[in-house]
Amino acid sequence: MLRINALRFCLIKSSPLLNGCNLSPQTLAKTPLSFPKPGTVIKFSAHVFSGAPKSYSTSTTGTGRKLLFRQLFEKESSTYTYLLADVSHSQKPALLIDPVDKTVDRDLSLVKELGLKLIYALNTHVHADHVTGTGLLKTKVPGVKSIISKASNSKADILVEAGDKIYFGDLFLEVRATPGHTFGCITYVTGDDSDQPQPRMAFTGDALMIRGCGRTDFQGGSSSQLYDSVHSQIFTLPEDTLVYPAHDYRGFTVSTMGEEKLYNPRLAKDKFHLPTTLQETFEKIMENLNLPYPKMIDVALPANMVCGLQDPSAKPVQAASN
Ligand SMILES: N[C@@H](CCC(=O)N[C@@H](CSS)C(=O)NCC(=O)O)C(=O)O
Repeated sequence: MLRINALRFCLIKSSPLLNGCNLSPQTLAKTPLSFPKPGTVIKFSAHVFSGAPKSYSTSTTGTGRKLLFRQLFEKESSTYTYLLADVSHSQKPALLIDPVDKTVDRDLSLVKELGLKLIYALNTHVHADHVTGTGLLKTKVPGVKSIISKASNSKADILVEAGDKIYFGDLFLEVRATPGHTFGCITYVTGDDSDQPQPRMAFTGDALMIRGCGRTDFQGGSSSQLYDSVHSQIFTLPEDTLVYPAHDYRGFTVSTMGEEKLYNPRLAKDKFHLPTTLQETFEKIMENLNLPYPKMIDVALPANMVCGLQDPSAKPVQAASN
């Protein structure tokens, strides 16, 4: 099993902590304490959340390490890109999860403005609806390494498998295999060690969406496999784990594991006591979604097999229906 620990960024202890996010007691009093939305600063020890601009967030670990977190949106494909950085580390090493080619320049401006050093560009899977920005990022930022799952059969600098850890500074993401939407889907989860940010964050790609899940009708999709992936690899995370999907089509930004286990209409507990098992019900739902194929599928699939940079010699991949 590939150990990304080997690529671990050199650890130089320093403490350039983020500041400037303090709000008045009045604003704090109006801020709900129950749910850390994007746009909150999580002060680990005191459990106080303060309202910074939307999609801005840092999370402090028990040892004072700080995760900078941003949720970014690409509106044509309704895709979320996530920027994470260890801002307690002197070099502020950063990574982007599921960047989109069209918004690479926006993402890079942000990285630059925040003084971060982009080291990884990750995909949760081979996307069918948009072209990944990972290849483009590599051409614009020398040294950036692209990452995708080995199971995706795609090209990237680093091919990861379940159990691998991706370090950026002193923080890391753990890789979980969550096939079903595609055979190579993975979920990245922030570390479970006591020195990692709490609550944990799960970047579920298209395996688990907010009150939904990825379709299973092409790219090696399988509803029984997706059911198993979600229940064994995602729903087993702590209830307060924040769920960050690759897409949302209704304006949701974040959920929690506890919430999805209760209210996800496709995957949640059977509140209606149907005569079929939960898995059978799920499979029926998925069989009957009848969604049109993504508009960009014929362009996106072959491009995304090679980090979004279309190899001129590559043959077009047909979107095989299951
Ligand atoms: N209309 C969009 C594609 C919408 C779509 O099929 N989304 C996928 C994820 S991207 S392959 C999906 O799994 N949706 C699940 C759902 O329940 O909507 C386009 O043409 O690009």
